[in-house]
Amino acid sequence: MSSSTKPSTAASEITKEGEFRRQVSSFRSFVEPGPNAEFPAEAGRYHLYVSYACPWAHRTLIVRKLKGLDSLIGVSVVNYLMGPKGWEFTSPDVVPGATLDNANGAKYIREVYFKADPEYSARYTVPLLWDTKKQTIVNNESSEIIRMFNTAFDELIAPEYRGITFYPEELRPQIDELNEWIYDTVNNGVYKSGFATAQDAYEKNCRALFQSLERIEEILSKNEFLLGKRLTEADLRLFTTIVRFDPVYHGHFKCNIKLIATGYPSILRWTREIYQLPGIKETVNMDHIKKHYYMSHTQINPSQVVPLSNGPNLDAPTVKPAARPY
Ligand SMILES: N[C@@H](CCC(=O)N[C@@H](CS)C(=O)NCC(=O)O)C(=O)O
Repeated sequence: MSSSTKPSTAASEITKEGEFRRQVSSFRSFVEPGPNAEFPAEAGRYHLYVSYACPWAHRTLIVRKLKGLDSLIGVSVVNYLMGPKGWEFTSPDVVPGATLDNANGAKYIREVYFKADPEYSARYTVPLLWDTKKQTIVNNESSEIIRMFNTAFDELIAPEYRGITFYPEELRPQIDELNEWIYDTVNNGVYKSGFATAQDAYEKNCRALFQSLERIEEILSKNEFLLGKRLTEADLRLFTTIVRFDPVYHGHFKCNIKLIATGYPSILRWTREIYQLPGIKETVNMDHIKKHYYMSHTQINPSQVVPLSNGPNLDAPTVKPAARPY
């Protein structure tokens, strides 16, 4: 398919049963420590492309922040509105929070994909990790980008961030297990509910989503974080979906069996705890989040009217976690 005719939005990945299927990411290399790596960790070499609206990109922004990588890895932020040509760069004077493309000077993210691979024919997604030296894409899969940020740059970061890990050896089996069902039924579950074009597909995925939320509520009613006192990758991956839940997924994606604010007190307490950790709330841009979903998916919301509520007040007092629960 040529680049002009290929579908550019996730909503176009619908099976004949009306079910949304997420495509597999294409660039899967890793930044590693040491000069002999294919993509060696170096300060200032790699550039991260994100959207504040996107829950997958949001994960990478959070780990970049919590690992003290701000000064080592630059960021460009796309406009919240995803039009027919996909994600676009816009000056912050026009859209506060957005940036121009600070690494490649592109107008659209698709140009960055074509620079790395002129034959590229899949979706033009964020997040995207760009190598400014090799002039190519390292990786466009958020779950892998956060693993790299977790360890690959440790020799280069300030001492207080070294050794911090959100994927500790002893908890890996439990983290992997949580990630698996939470990805399928919650992170991706909201999309499978919202993009369904058949009643059965919607109901099946929406029910599975709420079954998982009940299971998560049960876990968090006994534990501070998903795996106890320690904040892990599993929490961070879930947080970016939950923070969007009441203001966006409940209405826009029809995930409306319950609200987090009134239906899940432990999930709400946990969301506030994470939101109030140093550096996190700066990564949550509710203006971009709401405008993106309600204005970009015109097949779901043709009027592009954006609802008023931002969801529960996440600054409200909550349990104070240990200074650094990770
Ligand atoms: N598997 C990818 C998914 C990323 C993804 O789907 N990003 C969406 C935004 S939330 C996107 O960029 N979509 C562009 C499009 O659909 O054309 C990851 O986790 O990194």
